[in-house]
Amino acid sequence: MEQLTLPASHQVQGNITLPGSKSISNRTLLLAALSEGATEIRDLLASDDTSRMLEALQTLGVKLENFAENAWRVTGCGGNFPNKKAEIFLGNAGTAFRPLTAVLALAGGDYTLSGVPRMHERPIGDLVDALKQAGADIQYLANSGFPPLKIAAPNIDLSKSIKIRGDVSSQFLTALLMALPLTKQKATIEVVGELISKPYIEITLNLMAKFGVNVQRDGWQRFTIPADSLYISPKQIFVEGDASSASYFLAAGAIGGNVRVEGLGENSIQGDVKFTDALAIMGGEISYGENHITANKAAKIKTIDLDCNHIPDAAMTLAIVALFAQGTTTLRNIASWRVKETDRIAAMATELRKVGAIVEEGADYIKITPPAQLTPNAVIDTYDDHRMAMCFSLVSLGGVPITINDPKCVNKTFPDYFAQFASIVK
Ligand SMILES: O=C(O)C1=C[C@@H](OP(=O)(O)O)[C@@H](O)[C@H](O)C1
Ligand SMILES: C=C(OP(=O)(O)O)C(=O)O
Repeated sequence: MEQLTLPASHQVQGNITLPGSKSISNRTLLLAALSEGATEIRDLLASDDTSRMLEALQTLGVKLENFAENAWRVTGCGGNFPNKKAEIFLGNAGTAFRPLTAVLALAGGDYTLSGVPRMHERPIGDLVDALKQAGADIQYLANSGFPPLKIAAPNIDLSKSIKIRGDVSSQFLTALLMALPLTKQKATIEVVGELISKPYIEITLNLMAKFGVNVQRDGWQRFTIPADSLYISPKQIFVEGDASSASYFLAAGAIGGNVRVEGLGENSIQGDVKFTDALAIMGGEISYGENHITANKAAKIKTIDLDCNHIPDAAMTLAIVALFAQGTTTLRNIASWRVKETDRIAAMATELRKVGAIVEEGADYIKITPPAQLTPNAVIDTYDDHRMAMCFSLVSLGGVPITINDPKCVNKTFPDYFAQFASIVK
């Protein structure tokens, strides 16, 4: 297996141009494909997750042109995909798998959707249940409630509101919202119980509005898609820098110096930009511009006790910042970590213990108490989880060398992460 050893360091300094947001890139690609006319997408993320979405759209017959670096022209087909039969492989990209399930289930055609083995362990039952209420024909090809899926043409019926659970993943509601305009009928969605990761729904609604579909909403409980909704290309769209990817560099700045990330600013539509609030509570000196954020070294890193439901991805970075505080940090309301690229609560606990931390894990929380001295030369397993690899790179800033196993797992969202990280280490 490939390994990467990062040298001990204490200081960072530099500017990082962020890769495009995964969440915005994959939503924008799909919405552009569902629109009439061509859309030019600039600053698209180039990574495994977006490659899976691009391949899927190509398989469905959507015209795609990579006309400049990270710039794509998508010629939409108004939801009427030229290819009505396809086998589609979506890797481990939740932002491709969930929305494409909903879109293909309502678009009409015969499709199978599969992914890597871990994707086949990530739940999708709540989305399938909701789509079936709308008349979708979906079968589980292996285990009930999980991919792979077989989809056939639907018999659409939106006379009743569609009930959907949102306590396992917000991507199910996102998927339903993005797909329902294809029916051209009025559709009402009711969220049953708690909805997690709410800021991702804001990204979805914001981008749908940019493509001409304005969803009416009653808080987080009820969403109505008006009859005759139609996706209209905005012609050109720019993808913001990825706020979750920014978290590693901003944390590095707070721990060891001064780092500015470019491509993301105070008016970002991504919920993970609120990571900066948590970092500021932990002592980081943060300043914002329209298209950049800077983190300066904290006088002292402080512990935090935080409900992290609104920032599930960037919250992993806080678990590493906790190693630089004195005392116990508690990250709460993170049950969704258990059904992501790996069981992230278990993985984080196991690997944090390798660097000497005392860790308590519960069903939906993690408590981290750092050691007086970080253990040097730990060898970190990454569980095919890009965020495990990126998070643990920050341990090297505590003056200890660290080895990251399978560093290329960062390809999911940030292929040149380690080169960018090396560029700020002094
Ligand atoms: O909609 C999105 O773009 C995402 C939603 C979140 O998932 P959950 O809603 O499953 O928490 C997040 O973890 C994921 O990386 C991206
Ligand atoms: C949970 C993640 O990915 P996905 O979009 O596959 O859910 C993530 O990127 O942290």
